[in-house]
Amino acid sequence: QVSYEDVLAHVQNEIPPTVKWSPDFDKFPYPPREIPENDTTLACLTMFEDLGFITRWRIKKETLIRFTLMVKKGYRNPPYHNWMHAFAVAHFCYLCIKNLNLTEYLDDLEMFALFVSCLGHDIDHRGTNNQYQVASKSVLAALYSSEGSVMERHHFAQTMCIVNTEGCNIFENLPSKDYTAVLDLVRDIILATDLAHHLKILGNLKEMASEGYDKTNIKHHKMLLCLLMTASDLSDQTKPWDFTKHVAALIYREFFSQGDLEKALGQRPIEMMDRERARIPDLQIGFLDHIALPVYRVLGDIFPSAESVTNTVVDNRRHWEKICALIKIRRGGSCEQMSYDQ
Ligand SMILES: Cc1nc2ccc(C(=O)N[C@]34C[C@H]5C[C@H](C[C@H](C5)C3)C4)cc2n2c(-c3ccccc3Cl)nnc12
Ligand SMILES: [Mg+2]
Ligand SMILES: [Zn+2]
Repeated sequence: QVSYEDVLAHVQNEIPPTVKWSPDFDKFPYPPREIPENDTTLACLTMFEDLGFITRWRIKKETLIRFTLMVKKGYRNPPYHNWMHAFAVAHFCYLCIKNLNLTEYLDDLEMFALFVSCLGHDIDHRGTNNQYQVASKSVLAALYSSEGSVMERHHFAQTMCIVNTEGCNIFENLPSKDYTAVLDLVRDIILATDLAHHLKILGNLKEMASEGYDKTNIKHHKMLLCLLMTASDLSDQTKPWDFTKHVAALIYREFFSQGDLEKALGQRPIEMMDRERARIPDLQIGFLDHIALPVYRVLGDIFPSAESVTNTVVDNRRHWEKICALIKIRRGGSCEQMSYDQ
């Protein structure tokens, strides 16, 4: 466990420069999950510093440390939706700001809100999704199911609790109109992490990409923030195969545990969450084709320098295809066919 004193003592000297973590820390292929968990608080400070947010928004170092430690503490430890996921998501957002020249597309406040939203976007996740909250009649469903996006509303509420905690308000020195605006931005961006919402706006995102991004259009700003948030949330798919494979194992450990809980409630889980029925390579190819690849393709259409990222996702899809082929040879039936046959 890293204490506040440890981190404060460390930055009394100085916040580590990016090269302290790796010469490639600010490049797209760099895998943030290789940083030891105990160093991730400091690495967050490096990102805030390197993005110029500490000066631009007059954030006191002690406040930033307390905020970051409170956010980290706010995460539970399910297999996937834990602090390391949030850290990896924030790192991809950092990479986009550094490599996609986002100052030409978004306002300073929007980029700041996006980065902070990445850190808080899954706070207090229990390893179960929105459908499970409703099915299990959880307290969170009672609170939020009438508005939808149950978990996302909870993640936003938890983030606001931390901002409102004494000594943790990193927005305290913002002019009042920016203060209100940044909280509204964080709310919209965290709510956008509900994949059902993303699927609803995917058509509009493709339209925006084909029309061409218009920096004077506030709707384009909103849509771009949603796209960058989802691209960050799924960014494990943009890393070398070993990381993508490891992350899939974490995700399905979480999904199958939810399936077990649903069975214990006497309900039948969807195939993706049923450890007896799920065919992971098929499901991953479906997820890449219907959710992940369209995100990075639209990103590449708007930002040509993001095309390298899309290529890695396509490469990872090829790995899943190879695994499917191996299963087919061993089982004598096609991968897709097997899953329909069950
Ligand atoms: C690798 C990988 N696979 C994933 C496979 C499936 C789904 C998923 O939620 N599918 C849907 C499919 C339809 C329409 C909606 C609502 C439900 C019904 C469930 C989405 C997510 C996956 N995912 C995420 C991820 C991103 C954001 C939130 C939660 C998660 Cl888990 N991050 N990485 C991955
Ligand atoms: Mg989420
Ligand atoms: Zn997430």
